[in-house]
Amino acid sequence: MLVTGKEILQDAHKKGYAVGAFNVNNMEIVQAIIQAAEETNSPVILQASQGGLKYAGVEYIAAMAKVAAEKAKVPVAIHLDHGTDFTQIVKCIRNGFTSVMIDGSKHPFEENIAVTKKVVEIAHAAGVSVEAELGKIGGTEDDITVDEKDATFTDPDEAEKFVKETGVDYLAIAIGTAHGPYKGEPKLDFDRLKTIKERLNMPLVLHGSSGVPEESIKKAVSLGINKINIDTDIRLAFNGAVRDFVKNNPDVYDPRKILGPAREAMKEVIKGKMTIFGSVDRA
Ligand SMILES: O=C(COP(=O)(O)O)N(O)CCCCO
Ligand code: NA
Ligand SMILES: [Zn+2]
Repeated sequence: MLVTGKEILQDAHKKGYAVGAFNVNNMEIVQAIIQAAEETNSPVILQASQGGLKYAGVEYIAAMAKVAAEKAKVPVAIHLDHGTDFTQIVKCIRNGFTSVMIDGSKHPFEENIAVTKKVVEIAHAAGVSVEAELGKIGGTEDDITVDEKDATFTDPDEAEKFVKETGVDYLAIAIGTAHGPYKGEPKLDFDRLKTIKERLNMPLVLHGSSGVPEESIKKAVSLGINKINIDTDIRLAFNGAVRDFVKNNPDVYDPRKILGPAREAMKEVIKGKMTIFGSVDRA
Protein backbone atom coordinates (compact mmCIF):
# COMPACT_ATOMS: atom_id res chain seq x y z
CA MET A 1 0.00 0.00 0.00
CA LEU A 2 1.12 3.59 -0.71
CA VAL A 3 2.40 5.37 2.42
CA THR A 4 4.57 8.39 3.24
CA GLY A 5 8.29 8.08 3.81
CA LYS A 6 7.77 9.23 7.38
CA GLU A 7 5.38 6.36 8.17
CA ILE A 8 8.00 3.85 7.03
CA LEU A 9 11.02 5.55 8.60
CA GLN A 10 9.48 6.41 11.96
CA ASP A 11 8.84 2.67 12.50
CA ALA A 12 12.40 1.85 11.41
CA HIS A 13 13.78 4.53 13.76
CA LYS A 14 11.74 3.28 16.71
CA LYS A 15 12.61 -0.39 16.20
CA GLY A 16 16.23 0.06 15.08
CA TYR A 17 16.26 -1.30 11.53
CA ALA A 18 16.78 0.21 8.08
CA VAL A 19 14.67 0.28 4.90
CA GLY A 20 16.13 0.17 1.40
CA ALA A 21 15.56 3.14 -0.91
CA PHE A 22 16.23 1.83 -4.42
CA ASN A 23 16.55 3.99 -7.52
CA VAL A 24 14.12 3.30 -10.36
CA ASN A 25 14.52 4.25 -14.04
CA ASN A 26 12.30 1.71 -15.83
CA MET A 27 9.53 -0.87 -15.37
CA GLU A 28 11.78 -3.88 -14.74
CA ILE A 29 13.58 -2.13 -11.87
CA VAL A 30 10.26 -1.14 -10.25
CA GLN A 31 9.02 -4.72 -10.55
CA ALA A 32 12.25 -6.23 -9.19
CA ILE A 33 12.06 -4.00 -6.10
CA ILE A 34 8.39 -4.73 -5.41
CA GLN A 35 8.84 -8.49 -5.98
CA ALA A 36 11.81 -8.47 -3.56
CA ALA A 37 9.80 -6.52 -0.96
CA GLU A 38 6.79 -8.85 -1.20
CA GLU A 39 8.89 -12.02 -1.10
CA THR A 40 10.65 -10.83 2.07
CA ASN A 41 7.67 -8.97 3.56
CA SER A 42 9.72 -5.75 3.70
CA PRO A 43 8.58 -2.12 3.58
CA VAL A 44 10.42 -0.35 0.76
CA ILE A 45 11.07 3.06 -0.80
CA LEU A 46 10.99 3.50 -4.59
CA GLN A 47 13.09 6.55 -5.42
CA ALA A 48 13.86 8.47 -8.58
CA SER A 49 16.67 10.96 -9.06
CA GLN A 50 16.29 14.03 -11.26
CA GLY A 51 18.34 12.15 -13.86
CA GLY A 52 15.92 9.24 -13.72
CA LEU A 53 12.93 11.56 -14.09
CA LYS A 54 14.59 13.23 -17.07
CA TYR A 55 15.17 9.82 -18.70
CA ALA A 56 11.68 8.34 -18.18
CA GLY A 57 9.49 11.41 -17.54
CA VAL A 58 8.02 12.16 -14.12
CA GLU A 59 4.56 11.03 -15.25
CA TYR A 60 5.84 7.60 -16.28
CA ILE A 61 7.86 7.08 -13.11
CA ALA A 62 4.95 8.29 -10.96
CA ALA A 63 2.42 6.11 -12.80
CA MET A 64 4.53 2.95 -12.52
CA ALA A 65 5.43 3.62 -8.89
CA LYS A 66 1.82 4.41 -7.89
CA VAL A 67 0.38 1.28 -9.48
CA ALA A 68 3.19 -0.77 -7.94
CA ALA A 69 2.60 0.74 -4.49
CA GLU A 70 -1.18 0.46 -4.61
CA LYS A 71 -1.02 -3.20 -5.62
CA ALA A 72 1.79 -4.11 -3.23
CA LYS A 73 1.04 -6.15 -0.09
CA VAL A 74 3.75 -4.19 1.78
CA PRO A 75 4.13 -0.47 2.62
CA VAL A 76 5.73 1.47 -0.26
CA ALA A 77 6.76 5.15 -0.37
CA ILE A 78 7.61 7.06 -3.55
CA HIS A 79 10.56 9.42 -3.09
CA LEU A 80 12.35 12.09 -5.09
CA ASP A 81 16.08 11.54 -4.61
CA HIS A 82 18.46 14.55 -4.57
CA GLY A 83 15.88 17.14 -5.53
CA THR A 84 17.67 20.44 -6.14
CA ASP A 85 15.14 22.24 -8.29
CA PHE A 86 12.08 23.65 -6.48
CA THR A 87 9.88 23.30 -9.59
CA GLN A 88 10.89 19.65 -9.92
CA ILE A 89 10.02 19.06 -6.26
CA VAL A 90 6.54 20.59 -6.64
CA LYS A 91 5.98 18.59 -9.84
CA CYS A 92 6.76 15.37 -7.96
CA ILE A 93 4.37 16.33 -5.16
CA ARG A 94 1.65 17.04 -7.74
CA ASN A 95 2.34 13.64 -9.33
CA GLY A 96 1.73 11.80 -6.09
CA PHE A 97 5.20 11.31 -4.63
CA THR A 98 4.90 10.71 -0.87
CA SER A 99 8.42 11.85 0.03
CA VAL A 100 10.89 14.35 -1.43
CA MET A 101 14.56 15.14 -0.80
CA ILE A 102 15.73 18.71 -0.99
CA ASP A 103 19.49 18.45 -1.43
CA GLY A 104 20.78 21.85 -0.37
CA SER A 105 24.19 20.45 0.61
CA LYS A 106 26.04 22.49 -1.98
CA HIS A 107 24.80 25.74 -0.39
CA PRO A 108 26.34 27.43 2.66
CA PHE A 109 24.72 26.33 5.93
CA GLU A 110 22.24 29.21 6.35
CA GLU A 111 21.12 28.94 2.71
CA ASN A 112 20.65 25.19 3.03
CA ILE A 113 18.36 25.92 5.98
CA ALA A 114 16.40 28.51 3.98
CA VAL A 115 15.76 26.33 0.91
CA THR A 116 14.98 23.30 3.06
CA LYS A 117 12.48 25.24 5.18
CA LYS A 118 10.67 26.35 2.02
CA VAL A 119 10.32 22.75 0.79
CA VAL A 120 9.23 21.49 4.22
CA GLU A 121 6.44 24.08 4.28
CA ILE A 122 5.08 23.11 0.87
CA ALA A 123 5.56 19.34 1.25
CA HIS A 124 4.07 19.12 4.74
CA ALA A 125 1.06 21.16 3.58
CA ALA A 126 0.55 18.42 0.99
CA GLY A 127 1.12 15.59 3.49
CA VAL A 128 4.48 14.68 1.91
CA SER A 129 7.60 13.82 3.98
CA VAL A 130 10.93 15.60 3.52
CA GLU A 131 14.57 14.47 3.52
CA ALA A 132 17.44 16.97 3.54
CA GLU A 133 21.22 16.62 3.44
CA LEU A 134 23.84 18.19 5.67
CA GLY A 135 27.50 17.62 4.91
CA LYS A 136 28.65 16.62 1.43
CA ILE A 137 28.66 13.01 0.27
CA GLY A 138 31.48 12.36 -2.17
CA GLY A 139 31.53 10.47 -5.46
CA THR A 140 29.95 10.79 -8.88
CA GLU A 141 26.64 9.52 -10.14
CA ASP A 142 24.47 10.98 -12.92
CA ASP A 143 24.50 14.74 -12.48
CA ILE A 144 25.79 14.59 -8.89
CA THR A 145 29.54 15.06 -8.45
CA VAL A 146 31.45 15.96 -5.29
CA ASP A 147 35.25 15.77 -5.39
CA GLU A 148 36.99 13.90 -2.61
CA LYS A 149 38.53 17.15 -1.35
CA ASP A 150 35.10 18.83 -1.15
CA ALA A 151 33.36 15.99 0.66
CA THR A 152 32.61 17.24 4.17
CA PHE A 153 31.40 15.19 7.10
CA THR A 154 28.23 16.21 8.92
CA ASP A 155 28.84 18.34 12.02
CA PRO A 156 26.61 17.23 14.96
CA ASP A 157 26.15 20.78 16.30
CA GLU A 158 25.11 22.06 12.87
CA ALA A 159 22.82 19.03 12.44
CA GLU A 160 20.99 19.82 15.66
CA LYS A 161 20.43 23.46 14.63
CA PHE A 162 19.51 22.44 11.06
CA VAL A 163 16.81 19.98 12.11
CA LYS A 164 15.35 22.32 14.72
CA GLU A 165 15.09 25.20 12.22
CA THR A 166 13.83 23.23 9.21
CA GLY A 167 11.51 20.54 10.62
CA VAL A 168 12.73 17.89 8.16
CA ASP A 169 11.48 14.34 8.71
CA TYR A 170 14.81 12.59 8.05
CA LEU A 171 18.38 13.73 7.46
CA ALA A 172 21.01 12.41 5.04
CA ILE A 173 24.38 12.58 6.76
CA ALA A 174 27.94 12.35 5.43
CA ILE A 175 30.08 9.95 7.43
CA GLY A 176 32.43 8.60 4.73
CA THR A 177 30.26 7.06 2.00
CA ALA A 178 30.35 8.14 -1.65
CA HIS A 179 28.04 7.79 -4.63
CA GLY A 180 28.98 5.16 -7.18
CA PRO A 181 31.64 2.43 -6.95
CA TYR A 182 34.46 2.70 -4.40
CA LYS A 183 38.15 2.53 -5.33
CA GLY A 184 39.27 1.37 -1.88
CA GLU A 185 37.19 0.27 1.10
CA PRO A 186 35.10 3.13 2.60
CA LYS A 187 35.89 3.89 6.23
CA LEU A 188 32.74 5.11 7.97
CA ASP A 189 32.97 7.50 10.95
CA PHE A 190 30.79 5.48 13.35
CA ASP A 191 31.53 7.73 16.34
CA ARG A 192 30.15 10.67 14.40
CA LEU A 193 27.03 8.68 13.48
CA LYS A 194 26.50 7.68 17.13
CA THR A 195 26.79 11.31 18.29
CA ILE A 196 24.43 12.61 15.60
CA LYS A 197 21.83 9.94 16.41
CA GLU A 198 21.97 10.74 20.13
CA ARG A 199 21.60 14.47 19.46
CA LEU A 200 18.86 14.24 16.83
CA ASN A 201 16.92 11.11 17.83
CA MET A 202 15.23 10.93 14.38
CA PRO A 203 15.49 8.78 11.24
CA LEU A 204 18.87 9.13 9.48
CA VAL A 205 19.77 8.39 5.84
CA LEU A 206 22.90 6.82 4.34
CA HIS A 207 23.70 7.69 0.71
CA GLY A 208 26.27 6.01 -1.48
CA SER A 209 25.63 2.66 0.14
CA SER A 210 26.48 0.37 -2.82
CA GLY A 211 29.92 -1.10 -2.31
CA VAL A 212 29.94 -0.59 1.48
CA PRO A 213 30.91 -3.87 3.17
CA GLU A 214 28.04 -5.75 4.79
CA GLU A 215 29.53 -5.48 8.28
CA SER A 216 29.79 -1.69 7.97
CA ILE A 217 26.18 -1.43 6.82
CA LYS A 218 25.02 -3.59 9.73
CA LYS A 219 27.04 -1.47 12.18
CA ALA A 220 25.59 1.74 10.70
CA VAL A 221 22.07 0.34 11.13
CA SER A 222 22.82 -0.64 14.73
CA LEU A 223 23.94 2.96 15.36
CA GLY A 224 20.82 4.57 13.87
CA ILE A 225 20.77 4.62 10.07
CA ASN A 226 17.16 3.95 8.92
CA LYS A 227 17.05 4.70 5.14
CA ILE A 228 19.76 3.22 2.94
CA ASN A 229 20.13 4.44 -0.68
CA ILE A 230 21.15 1.86 -3.27
CA ASP A 231 21.60 2.52 -6.98
CA THR A 232 24.96 1.28 -8.30
CA ASP A 233 24.51 -2.31 -7.08
CA ILE A 234 21.19 -2.51 -8.96
CA ARG A 235 22.83 -1.11 -12.11
CA LEU A 236 25.62 -3.69 -11.82
CA ALA A 237 23.14 -6.56 -11.45
CA PHE A 238 21.15 -5.31 -14.46
CA ASN A 239 24.29 -4.81 -16.54
CA GLY A 240 25.75 -8.23 -15.73
CA ALA A 241 22.55 -10.12 -16.50
CA VAL A 242 21.89 -8.35 -19.81
CA ARG A 243 25.48 -8.78 -21.02
CA ASP A 244 25.49 -12.47 -20.03
CA PHE A 245 22.19 -13.12 -21.80
CA VAL A 246 23.13 -11.28 -24.99
CA LYS A 247 26.56 -12.96 -25.14
CA ASN A 248 25.01 -16.44 -24.73
CA ASN A 249 21.94 -15.77 -26.91
CA PRO A 250 23.23 -13.65 -29.81
CA ASP A 251 20.17 -14.47 -31.97
CA VAL A 252 17.52 -13.56 -29.40
CA TYR A 253 16.12 -10.06 -29.94
CA ASP A 254 12.92 -10.10 -27.84
CA PRO A 255 13.29 -7.35 -25.17
CA ARG A 256 11.27 -9.48 -22.73
CA LYS A 257 13.78 -12.29 -23.02
CA ILE A 258 16.74 -9.89 -22.65
CA LEU A 259 15.33 -7.88 -19.74
CA GLY A 260 13.53 -10.69 -17.88
CA PRO A 261 16.74 -12.26 -16.49
CA ALA A 262 17.95 -8.78 -15.47
CA ARG A 263 14.74 -8.27 -13.48
CA GLU A 264 15.38 -11.58 -11.71
CA ALA A 265 19.03 -10.74 -11.01
CA MET A 266 18.11 -7.33 -9.56
CA LYS A 267 15.41 -8.89 -7.40
CA GLU A 268 17.92 -11.29 -5.84
CA VAL A 269 20.40 -8.48 -5.08
CA ILE A 270 17.63 -6.38 -3.52
CA LYS A 271 16.40 -9.29 -1.35
CA GLY A 272 19.95 -9.65 -0.07
CA LYS A 273 20.07 -5.96 0.84
CA MET A 274 16.75 -6.19 2.71
CA THR A 275 18.14 -9.03 4.79
CA ILE A 276 21.25 -7.03 5.69
CA PHE A 277 19.19 -3.90 6.47
CA GLY A 278 16.88 -5.81 8.83
CA SER A 279 13.66 -4.83 7.05
CA VAL A 280 12.58 -8.45 6.39
CA ASP A 281 9.19 -9.26 8.00
CA ARG A 282 8.75 -5.68 9.15
CA ALA A 283 5.86 -4.92 6.77
O1 LIG B 1 22.96 7.47 -2.61
C1 LIG B 1 22.57 7.06 -3.71
C2 LIG B 1 23.05 5.71 -4.24
O2 LIG B 1 24.45 5.58 -4.11
P1 LIG B 1 25.11 4.22 -4.67
O3 LIG B 1 24.94 4.23 -6.15
O4 LIG B 1 26.53 4.29 -4.24
O5 LIG B 1 24.36 3.07 -4.05
N1 LIG B 1 21.71 7.79 -4.47
O6 LIG B 1 21.16 8.91 -3.94
C3 LIG B 1 21.42 7.44 -5.84
C4 LIG B 1 22.06 8.53 -6.70
C5 LIG B 1 21.52 8.49 -8.10
C6 LIG B 1 22.19 9.57 -8.89
O7 LIG B 1 21.27 10.30 -9.58
NA1 NA C 1 28.62 3.85 -3.37
ZN1 LIG D 1 22.55 9.96 -2.87
